[in-house]
Amino acid sequence: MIELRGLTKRYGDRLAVDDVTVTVQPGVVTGFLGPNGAGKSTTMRMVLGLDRPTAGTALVNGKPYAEHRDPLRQVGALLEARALHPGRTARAHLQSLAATAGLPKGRVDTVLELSGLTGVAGKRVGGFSLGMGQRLGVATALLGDPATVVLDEPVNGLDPDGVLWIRTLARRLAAEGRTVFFSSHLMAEMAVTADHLVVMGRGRLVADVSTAEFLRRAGGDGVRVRSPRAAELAALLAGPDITVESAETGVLLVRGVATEVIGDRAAAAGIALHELTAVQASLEEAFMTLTADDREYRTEEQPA
Ligand SMILES: Nc1ncnc2c1ncn2[C@@H]1O[C@H](COP(=O)(O)OP(=O)(O)OP(=O)(O)O)[C@@H](O)[C@H]1O
Repeated sequence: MIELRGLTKRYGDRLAVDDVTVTVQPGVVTGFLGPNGAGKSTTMRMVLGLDRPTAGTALVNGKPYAEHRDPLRQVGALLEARALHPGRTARAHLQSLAATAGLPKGRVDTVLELSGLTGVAGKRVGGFSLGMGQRLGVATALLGDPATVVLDEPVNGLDPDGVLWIRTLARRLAAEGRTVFFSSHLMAEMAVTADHLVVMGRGRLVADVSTAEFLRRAGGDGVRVRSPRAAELAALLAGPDITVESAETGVLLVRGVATEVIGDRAAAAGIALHELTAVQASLEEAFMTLTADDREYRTEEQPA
């Protein structure tokens, strides 16, 4: 579990992280989302004890990172900038880390297998592609069999195969009861991988919700209706908490009424429907809607 309480980081007059309080739960995949400069990397660095908070605390599995005696067994991390010894093979790199941290030797083969690197374990990492480097970074993160896994932009540089691999792995780690916290700027990827989302904008917490709730709050869910008598149908459907928009003639986007209800009401009024489709906002749209408030500093509309 990761617990951030009033976490704040100031660089000069710049508030990189501004009073963030959030708990990242075990057993689910939590996506960490935010535009460039939102403060995601700074937050992750504080969680990993690489940066000192200006105020507040960041606890991992109940303690600050630095207070853990066996940090690699507690938290595995993939950060964006990694320095690897280019002349070493992937296996040698992992073996030396395992030896230094007193981890069982068998873990090396296990994590090579988990990250799909068994076939290239004997190759020097200097010749690795960005994607292979990412896989090795993930293998390194998992070496200590950690209860909490923090991955900063793990999808970067991965080919479609690699993206599918990281998605499956993240879900599997969560299903094993671990805390999985990963950042990405690829919102479509988040929509399919993350169960829960923590969203930051300009250093502040913008949302801490399930992915489904995030999409719903952004008002994206709706029903697209096409009918030769669209205007009549719009009048029929009007009511409190119901919005009907029409961007093109004969087509309505209705929010606040279920697909079935629209179909039944249209049928009862003898109005023909040529299309009745439930639509979901993309995560990208939802994200833009929610962070728009933040960009304008209209905090009163922030979701809890
Ligand atoms: N060491 C530092 N010194 C000064 N300012 C910093 C430092 N590290 C980060 N910042 C600033 O803090 C803010 C948050 O940066 P951070 O890297 O945490 O954002 P991010 O959400 O991870 O963005 P990105 O996706 O671009 O990495 C930015 O304005 C950045 O310029």
